[in-house]
Amino acid sequence: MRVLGIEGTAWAASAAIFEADESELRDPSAAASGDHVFIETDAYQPDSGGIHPREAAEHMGEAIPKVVERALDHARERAPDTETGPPIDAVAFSRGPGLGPCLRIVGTAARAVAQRFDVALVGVNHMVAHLEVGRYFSGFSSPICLNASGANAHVLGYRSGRYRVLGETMDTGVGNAIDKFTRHVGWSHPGGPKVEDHATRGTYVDLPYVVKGMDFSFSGIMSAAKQATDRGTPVEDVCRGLEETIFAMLTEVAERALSLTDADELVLGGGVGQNERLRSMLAEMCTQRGAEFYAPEPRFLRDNAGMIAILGARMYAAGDTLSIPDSGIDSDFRPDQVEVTWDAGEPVARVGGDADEIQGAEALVRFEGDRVIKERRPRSYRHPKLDERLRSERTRQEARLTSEARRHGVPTPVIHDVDPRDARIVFQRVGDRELRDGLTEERVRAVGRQLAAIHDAGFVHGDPTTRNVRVGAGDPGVFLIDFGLGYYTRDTEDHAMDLHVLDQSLAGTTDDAERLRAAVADAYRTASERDDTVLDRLDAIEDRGRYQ
Ligand SMILES: C[C@@H](O)[C@H](NC(=O)OP(=O)(O)OC[C@H]1O[C@@H](n2cnc3c(N)ncnc32)[C@H](O)[C@@H]1O)C(=O)O
Ligand SMILES: Nc1ncnc2c1ncn2[C@@H]1O[C@H](COP(=O)(O)OP(=O)(O)OP(=O)(O)O)[C@@H](O)[C@H]1O
Ligand SMILES: [Fe+2]
Repeated sequence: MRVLGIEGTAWAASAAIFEADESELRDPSAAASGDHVFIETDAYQPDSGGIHPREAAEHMGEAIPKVVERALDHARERAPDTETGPPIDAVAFSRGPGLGPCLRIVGTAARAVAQRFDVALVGVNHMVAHLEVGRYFSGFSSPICLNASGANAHVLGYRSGRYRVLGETMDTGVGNAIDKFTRHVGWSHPGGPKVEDHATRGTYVDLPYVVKGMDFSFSGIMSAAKQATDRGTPVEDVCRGLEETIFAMLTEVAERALSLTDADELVLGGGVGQNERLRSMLAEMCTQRGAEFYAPEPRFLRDNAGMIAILGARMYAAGDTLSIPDSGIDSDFRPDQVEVTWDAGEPVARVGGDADEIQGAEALVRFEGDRVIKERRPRSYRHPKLDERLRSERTRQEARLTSEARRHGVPTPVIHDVDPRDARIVFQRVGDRELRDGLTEERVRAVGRQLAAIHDAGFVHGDPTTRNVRVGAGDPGVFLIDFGLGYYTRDTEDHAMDLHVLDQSLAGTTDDAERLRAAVADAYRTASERDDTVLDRLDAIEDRGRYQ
């Protein structure tokens, strides 16, 4: 089978030919290597500033027909002499997300080629293509996927028919954040490679580090970076601080997602994935926790039609094609809207119950009778200064808020001893399993009430996932643990984010998420002193299309 892929969501006017037989489609090791994917790309380079949608669309209009013809020439060369039919079996195109004017040109081109050869048309989600290309070449069965691209940043995991968003940026994509900073210092687009180059000569400087559960945001760190250069901090040092901070955040959320889902495979996708420092941090984190890591070669990381052709071929083989009237583009196409029709592996099966020792997202937890010793071990992927700061701050905060929550009637472990320097807490053992291994409606209702109680008391948990709730016998036998990411706030957005983190973790750990999410909201509404403002904000957060 030979499939033409067309990509053109923003800057890359790209066409590719992917050729594979049935066995190679399922098992890339049967294929020689990525060498058999032919990719032809014509990049749009803005004269000044960032990507202008109109200019980018003009570029697509000129470049797409040319790259498509070159790819078709390649397909004709590959066709055996005996072949008389069309040189391709299907046309796959990037349907979204991306810039509307660019996507429309890609869609029109794809429809025209499909009609010209009378072959099938396949609409591919660009973000899913970014992660599936890594999954394809790695041969991993159930990986966690980190997408680090220009307009996006998110961590995904597959569960019952869809990729679930376990965490994502609350403001801009990671590459766009970097590019905004480089525009501020007067560098041409794209800024990512320039930051990478300057960072190698810089000394680390501290910048704000923002992780909420598995979500994160870049706006604070970007303003701080701009201010630092305005004040005269050498730009090399700011670049180094930026890389160390932003990539540590992405690595941390990837590790949290591995921990929550018990997965032991990670794949990387997206243009920012070309950064060596990011790749080395992810590789080191995976080695440290005994997981496997795979990053595709750079030509499959940045926007390219190869990834569209590869996923398009697998969708085509599964019969997942579009009729021309149904083939409209979708500039806000989210990865969790895609119904996965091709083989996307199975979630990891878990055996519940406690072992003597548990490796959490970042701490090692040991049980000694009715006591628990929790140690935040150093993370060698992080810059030592950042590592020390995070471990001691979080240990202090965890001890403080765990006790404060108890004072407000929320069951939490009694603290016996705290040592922020060694990042160690000794506290009471509570429950006999994690909520993810004992999910019931009654228990998630209790969590909804407990979150309402701490919010009314003026703070958030910061990471209320199904791992950070312990359950056991008794009434209601539900305990909140792990307040390390908590902080004092009465801001509606912060309170709603707590509920959003819980929602995302339910979607990532159970097939019954919808019913349980409704139960949380209902219990929260009844218990909260506030009216519906927090729940309204939660709806707004979950509706936000974060493609800027
Ligand atoms: C929707 C689609 O159009 C968009 N595509 C996109 O953003 O292009 P992509 O090729 O995945 O990523 C480009 C980004 O990747 C950054 N980048 C490239 N090389 C880099 C490097 N060495 N270090 C850091 N960032 C890098 C660039 O600065 C730019 O922001 C997306 O996937 O979000
Ligand atoms: N007090 C406790 N009683 C019983 N089990 C606990 C207790 N504290 C932790 N655990 C168990 O250990 C697991 C990991 O602990 P925890 O979530 O605190 O670590 P972590 O995720 O690495 O934390 P952080 O990301 O804040 O460093 C929990 O999911 C829970 O099952
Ligand atoms: Fe992309």
